[in-house]
Amino acid sequence: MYKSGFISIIGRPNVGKSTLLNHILKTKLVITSPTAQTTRNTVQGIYTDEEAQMIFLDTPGIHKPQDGLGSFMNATALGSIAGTDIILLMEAADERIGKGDRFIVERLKSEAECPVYLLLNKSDLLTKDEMLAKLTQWSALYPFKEIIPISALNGDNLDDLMATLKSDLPEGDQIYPEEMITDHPEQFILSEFIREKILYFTHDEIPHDVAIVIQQWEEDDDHIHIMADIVVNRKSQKGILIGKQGAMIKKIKQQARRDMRRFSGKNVDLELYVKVEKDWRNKQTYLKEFGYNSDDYS
Ligand SMILES: Nc1nc2c(ncn2[C@@H]2O[C@H](COP(=O)(O)OP(=O)(O)OP(=O)(O)O)[C@@H](O)[C@H]2O)c(=O)[nH]1
Repeated sequence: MYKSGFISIIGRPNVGKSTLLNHILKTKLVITSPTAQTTRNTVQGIYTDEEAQMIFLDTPGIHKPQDGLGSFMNATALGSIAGTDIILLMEAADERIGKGDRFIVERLKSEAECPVYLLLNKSDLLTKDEMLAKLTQWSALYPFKEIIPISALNGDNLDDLMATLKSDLPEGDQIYPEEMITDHPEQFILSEFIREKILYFTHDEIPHDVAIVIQQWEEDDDHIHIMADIVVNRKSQKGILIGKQGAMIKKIKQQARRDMRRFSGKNVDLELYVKVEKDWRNKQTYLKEFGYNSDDYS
């Protein structure tokens, strides 16, 4: 039976979250409908094999704090674990248990509605006895489903971790089929800036699932040239998008470019073309046709 579900990793900066994810994930990004923007923002990466799909979620506010402990204790941060199937609290085993840890544990006690695992990372820095002592300390703090010592750096025990997660995930189909996952997150994010400006400036007169298709992408150290099609259903929508004497498309382009420049740190040349394609949404193969297949990105 196939397993699938959402896994939240929480932990202070520097405990090794990115190292772990880099180890187990091929970094991929989900293409979601923009009406589900929040999903896009929180999906950190997806692991898919023939038995399971694990969707790892980012926990903003904990993951990238501005000021260490303060943000670690950010009251909103734990909100993002609601609705996940498994929580991984990640700690660096070589650090002592501090105030922030106790705080997070208290919040987990009152808020976690799913199994919580403790990953004691950096096991390579501890002797067996030191690790045992840590395990004892931590197990007194919270009824973790399991405490798993790992070394994200060396890959120690990660197979065990994956097997444990797999066994604990609910049964279910792939939540994100392969064609909804892209290997080119930067291209996707930049094209989302275009969509965002379209929705903003047209006051939602253009449907949320307007397709943005990157037709050409050339990039060097300080410059990106992007040619993209905006695909709409109806001629009238094309009219709205272009605007009086091209005023609307110009505004969309300028603002999208600005955001793209900020995001990428590069100069961006943006060419936008509006195309009308009736019923593209109903076409079975639309994902592929409109560049949503990762193979189509270059
Ligand atoms: N010795 C050792 N070092 C590790 C291990 N995992 C991560 N590190 C190191 O710890 C440091 C922080 O790792 P990151 O993966 O960047 O930590 P993070 O939790 O993603 O940090 P933020 O992005 O700030 O939230 C890096 O220097 C890693 O090389 C491990 O298992 N053993």
